[in-house]
Amino acid sequence: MSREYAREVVLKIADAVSSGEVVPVETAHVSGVSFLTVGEYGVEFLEHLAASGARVSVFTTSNPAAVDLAGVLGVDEVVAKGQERITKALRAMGVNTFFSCTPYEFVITRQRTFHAWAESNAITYINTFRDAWSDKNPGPLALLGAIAGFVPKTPLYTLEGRRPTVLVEVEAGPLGPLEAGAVGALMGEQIGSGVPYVRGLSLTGEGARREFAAALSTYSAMVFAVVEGVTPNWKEYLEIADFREKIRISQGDVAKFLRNDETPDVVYFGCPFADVDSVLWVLAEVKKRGVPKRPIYISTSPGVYGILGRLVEEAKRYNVYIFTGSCLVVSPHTRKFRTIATDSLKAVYYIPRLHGVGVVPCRRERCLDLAYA
Ligand SMILES: C[C@@](O)(CCOP(=O)(O)O)CC(=O)O
Repeated sequence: MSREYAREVVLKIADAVSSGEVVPVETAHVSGVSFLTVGEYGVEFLEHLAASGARVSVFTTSNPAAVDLAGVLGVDEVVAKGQERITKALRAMGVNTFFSCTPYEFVITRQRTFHAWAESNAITYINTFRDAWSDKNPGPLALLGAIAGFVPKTPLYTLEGRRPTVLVEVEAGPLGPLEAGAVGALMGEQIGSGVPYVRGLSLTGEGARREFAAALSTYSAMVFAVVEGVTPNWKEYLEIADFREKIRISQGDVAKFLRNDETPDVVYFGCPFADVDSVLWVLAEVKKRGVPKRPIYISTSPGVYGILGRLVEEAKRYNVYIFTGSCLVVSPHTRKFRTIATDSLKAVYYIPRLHGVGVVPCRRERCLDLAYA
């Protein structure tokens, strides 16, 4: 019955957006599962679906929640209760409740397989760095798609829809996480829509890859870029490219995103969730420099959190709080701060909008300095 409901809704949407065509998916990733972003009506929607017997038919993961899995972030009773109801409804439907914005860490997403994902940074990551195919499905559609087993066949599920249309030449780099985010954001702002083909993009490592993907899709509707020499099948994409526009991004443009005008009361890394290397870098620095004056918060995936083991406890002694399952974008805990220094341009975009809290975008090293300032 409820599977039928999901199928009918997805088919109706497909009538409107893809001439009725749908595509079967291997996995799904649902966003909008934090009580902060969906509120009471969102909870009721999920509970209604779960109570009607709806169950996902493909492996489905969920985005960060309002509360972290070990209680590092404090939230009030209403949020805690609301989040509990969301978790219960998701579990009843068979959704994995790891609450991670980097499901690509443990879902392999092979080249040219189809996925119904809803979190833009993760979609951009798998499209760009794996050539696995997902469009940006709104949170409820990704869930209904997970239940139905298919989603509308929108352009990014076709080779034609992935044809590069804008040539981007990057004359800056190698780019660390903040600069990689700045290039992604500038591309997003300047192009708006279309498929970029990026030449000259040199990223320093995994943290930079994550920030590039996250910023591109936060500052635009784009969730795919072909990176020359990096994206699998990039040569094929170059062959079919139809460039109608060309833009250049220089070191000077990147500097636009750097500001040092305010002293933060906290430093935040991990939007998208930090990889092991990034966490180990922070821990090595604080061990060298001693306990920072201001706390450092790091959100990471349940997988990385588990791997860190006893380091999580040790970090607390250095005023470093590592947590998982939530982040400072979707947790109301963020409102306890006045100004947050971060190397994430996605956090820089959302934190003032969702929480009215100030942000200082800084390079990773500078953010750390600010913790001691
Ligand atoms: C806060 C949130 O809406 C951030 C925006 O996500 P996205 O970059 O539009 O996928 C995510 C969520 O609610 O799960």
